[in-house]
Amino acid sequence: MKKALTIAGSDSCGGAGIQADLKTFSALGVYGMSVITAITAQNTQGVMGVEEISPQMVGMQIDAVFQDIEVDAVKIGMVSNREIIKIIGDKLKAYNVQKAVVDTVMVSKSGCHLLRLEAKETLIKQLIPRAFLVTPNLYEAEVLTGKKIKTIGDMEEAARIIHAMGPLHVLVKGGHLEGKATDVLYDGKTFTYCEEERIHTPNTHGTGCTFASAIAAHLALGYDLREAVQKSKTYITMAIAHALNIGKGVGPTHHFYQFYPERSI
Ligand SMILES: Nc1ncnc2c1ncn2[C@@H]1O[C@H](COP(=O)(O)OP(=O)(O)OP(=O)(O)O)[C@@H](O)[C@H]1O
Ligand SMILES: Cc1ncc(CO)c(N)n1
Repeated sequence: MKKALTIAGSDSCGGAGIQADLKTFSALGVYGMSVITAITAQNTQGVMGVEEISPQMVGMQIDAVFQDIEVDAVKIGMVSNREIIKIIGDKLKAYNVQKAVVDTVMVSKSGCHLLRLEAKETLIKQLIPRAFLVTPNLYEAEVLTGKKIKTIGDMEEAARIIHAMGPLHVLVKGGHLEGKATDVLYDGKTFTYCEEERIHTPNTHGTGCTFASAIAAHLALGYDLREAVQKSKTYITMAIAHALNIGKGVGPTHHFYQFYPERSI
């Protein structure tokens, strides 16, 4: 069985973070492992508290996994602060991780900062250059590039600037743009566009985490990046279409593995 590791924050309501990642891995038939960077007290209405794990403990969790088990792909989500980013960057190098999907989580849908403001530069210098793929949403791409994004052309420009920071590939997600849900993938030469109809639902908690971990799962299964992104786009679109009306706020994506045709057991 293929094995994927998520390095991310815990979401107590189960819609985003570590919990969304592990559900996605399972739904796609990949064995999931986790390194927790921070614990959030969170529900569909907001984030009530954040407690960061010490960088030493983050490093120990990563060592515990890599020194025992082969890891086919890694997904990185909430990284919270400079010291945690630094240790993750060092470990990716030490274990020569080739397939790392870095989701540049910054702010929750409810507006809570999941990355300290002063950590942006460390993210750019220590983590983004080690990524196989970086998956910023529109807001994150704006913060990383310092440019406003309003059109597909702006997304392409942002992808170029982020690619120059050193990752192998960049996927700028258009979930927050008007019209169709179009994401722009860039490999340094060519742009590929992933487009699906926008689903009109208030329940989009965990969309970014679900998408990035689906890509990591497909990479673990051996798909090349373009196939992994296309298949994950189908997965996230169905997960949003079937999103659950749970809680009083923004409900979570649904991991409907029973409908996924290629699930390997
Ligand atoms: N309403 C929607 N209908 C269809 N697809 C959507 C919708 N919202 C987001 N997507 C798609 O979901 C994927 C995740 O993108 P999104 O921009 O929502 O990530 P995100 O903002 O990082 O999520 P999060 O807030 O969980 O961090 C992308 O492929 C995007 O195009
Ligand atoms: C722990 C966690 N990671 C990522 C997100 C996505 O915004 C969230 N809401 N919570």
